[in-house]
This record gives sequence, C-alpha cells and structure tokens, in this order.
Amino acid sequence: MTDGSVEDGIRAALSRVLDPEIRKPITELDMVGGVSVDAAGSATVGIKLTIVGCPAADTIERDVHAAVASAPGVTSATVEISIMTREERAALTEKLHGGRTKTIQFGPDSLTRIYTVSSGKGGVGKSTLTANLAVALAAKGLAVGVIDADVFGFSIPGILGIAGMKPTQIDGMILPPVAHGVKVISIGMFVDGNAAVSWRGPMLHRTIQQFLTDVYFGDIDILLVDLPPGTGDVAITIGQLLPHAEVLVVTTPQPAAAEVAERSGTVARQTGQKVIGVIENMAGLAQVDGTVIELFGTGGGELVAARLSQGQDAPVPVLASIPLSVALRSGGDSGQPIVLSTPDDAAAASIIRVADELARRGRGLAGRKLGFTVR
Ligand SMILES: Nc1ncnc2c1ncn2[C@@H]1O[C@H](COP(=O)(O)OP(=O)(O)OP(=O)(O)O)[C@@H](O)[C@H]1O
Repeated sequence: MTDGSVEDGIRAALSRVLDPEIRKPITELDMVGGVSVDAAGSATVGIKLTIVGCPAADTIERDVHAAVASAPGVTSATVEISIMTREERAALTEKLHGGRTKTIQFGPDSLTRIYTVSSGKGGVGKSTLTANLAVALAAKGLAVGVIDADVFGFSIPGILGIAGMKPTQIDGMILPPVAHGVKVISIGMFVDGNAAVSWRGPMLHRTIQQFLTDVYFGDIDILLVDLPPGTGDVAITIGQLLPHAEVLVVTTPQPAAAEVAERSGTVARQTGQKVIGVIENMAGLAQVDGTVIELFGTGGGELVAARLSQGQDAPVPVLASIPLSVALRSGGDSGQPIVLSTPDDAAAASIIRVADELARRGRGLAGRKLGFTVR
C-alpha cells in the first residue's frame, strides 16, 4: 500500500480527463469509481460509463489510461470499465440539468449569446457560414454550440465532417456530437439516411423546443442557429422561444435578392429579435491575373443593410463581404472547414474577422431581467 499520495496524484490526473461528449472532467461527472495502487506502483482505476455502447468509450478508456500512467509513482495502469446504475445515471442527468427540468436552457437570464443565421433565399451560403463561424469561434477558445434548424436542407453535419453521426441519449438527455470543438445538433441526426423532412408547423415547433430543452449544451458562450431560408414556421418558433436572440442576415450581392433577404430580418424583428448585421456572401471571385468576376453582381449587402436600418436607432452594418471561394465550397464538401484548414484563403480570413467581431460583442440587455428593483 502507498501513503495515499500516489492515489491523490491519480485523481488529480483524472480531473484533467474530459468526457468528449459532455466536455466536462470525468471526476465532476462521478464517472470515476475506485482508485487503488499497490506497493509496486500498479494502479487500477474503475470508470463508469453512462450507457452501454457509449460511442466515446474507447476515447475515455485511452485518455484515462494515459492519465493514470502519467501520474507520479505509477508503474503500470489498468482501467476497469463498467456501466452506471440507473440511479447513478439519473443523478448525473439531474446534475447536468442543474435542477432545471423541461425548461428552455437559453432563457432571458442565460449568459449564452445567441445568433440566428437567416436568409431570404436558399443556397446563399447560410449553412456554410454558420459552420465556419462556429469553428472559428471555438478555435478562439469559446464554448460554442450549433443548432441546425434548417429542417428541409440540413447540411451542417456534412460541412463539419460528422454526417451520419447520431447523438448519444441518456435517459431523455441528448448529447450533441462534437465536431472541430463545436457541439452540434441537427434534425438530420434524427431522420434515417437522406430522408426528406416534410413536417408541419407543430412537429417542427416541438422538435426545436426539444432541442432547446433536452440537448445538453452545458455552459456555452455562443449558440448559433442555422435557420431554414425564408420566413416560415421555424423562424417564427425560434423567434417565440428565443426572443432575445440576435440575427445575422445573409444575402448575395445580387440586388434582386436583397428584398427577400430584408423580409427575413423584418420577421425576426416582429418577434422581438434584433438584427445585428448583414453578411454578404458569394461576392467577387478573384482571378489569378488580379481581375475580379462579379458573378452575382454587387451591392446586395449594402442594400439589405440600408433597408434594415430604416427607422432604427443605430444603423445595421454589413459585417463582411465574403468572396466566392473554391476552397470554401470544397471544404464544405469534405467536412474540413477552411477557417482551420486554409485560414489564409480570402473567404476564410473574412469569416474569421466576423468571428472576431462576434467574440468581442457582449451579451445585449434586450429581454433580460436587471438585477435591481425600482421602488
Ligand atoms: N463564398 C462561397 N464560395 C463558393 N461556394 C460557396 C460559398 N458560400 C457557399 N458556397 C456553396 O454554395 C452552396 C450553398 O451553400 P449552403 O448550403 O451553405 O447555403 P444555404 O444558404 O445554407 O442553403 P439552404 O438554406 O438552401 O440549405 C454550397 O455548395 C456551398 O459550398
């Protein structure tokens, strides 16, 4: 037997092992069972996984083994895996919910900044920008979640390289898969294969509500919500459930697209959300000879911003004009966001600048209870 200091060292090492899905130390999640060390320094550690077939099992076992083996005084490490009892699992979900039962986790008092990404038309690059912005924000060290609420064209999992991945479910709690440091939930994860979603309003409303209630995002700094194009049921549901969300409107430079893009911002405002900026995407494509091809014309971003600024206290800015980029398109096809793989690409650099801007912004006071009372 040892004097206990080796065991203390092992527990300290284990406190640095994160559950890859929940993104918290396994020691905080009560996943560590017994820790013992014999006089020769052979350590045995019991780990309790949340569920049978836990997809993160191999990663956790490997990380625990490495952590235990690295503790001072340990000569060999054995990891014994078991599964939590029903009571232990219930205690864990209770702990993660923080006593909150069946309520929306991003209420007006939440410190998470919420940005919805909306557009008038489809195919303007909303999902591509949402995914790359999220990854760029996570790369800056922020805790970021994405809800892909684009029910009819869910493409975020593919863009982030996790197409086909299903979330782990623990007693009604849904653990979102993590891609490039971002917690991601998508309607696409709940339908078979490439099946089309043809739900009506109430079903969409329930699903979005369930995402906001049952998906374990934890204490994230920023939540990005990729909305379907247009002004339909999902945009209205999000507006009702997250009235304090702030809105990014995406448009192409094509002036004809501006009017319809403006409408998506106007609908968001009707539910109390604030439009904080316009992102123009698919702007001029630079050629090797230095010329620029304006495939979609010019001026759409400025036009939407000008129209959305009318009658507002402060003008709505154009946050970026992101050029057409072969790398951005192919990075989306291969699941490798260019903000990580080719940050020097002009489109990537432009997205990273928007991420810097979002990271700098504080949480607005709109819809928030202030911490004093007026007598
Ligand atoms: N700046 C860009 N340069 C080149 N290709 C782009 C750019 N932005 C997006 N794309 C490509 O355009 C296509 C449409 O993009 P995306 O799926 O992100 O649009 P969307 O607005 O989310 O569409 P929808 O809402 O209809 O699903 C994709 O193939 C994407 O790779």
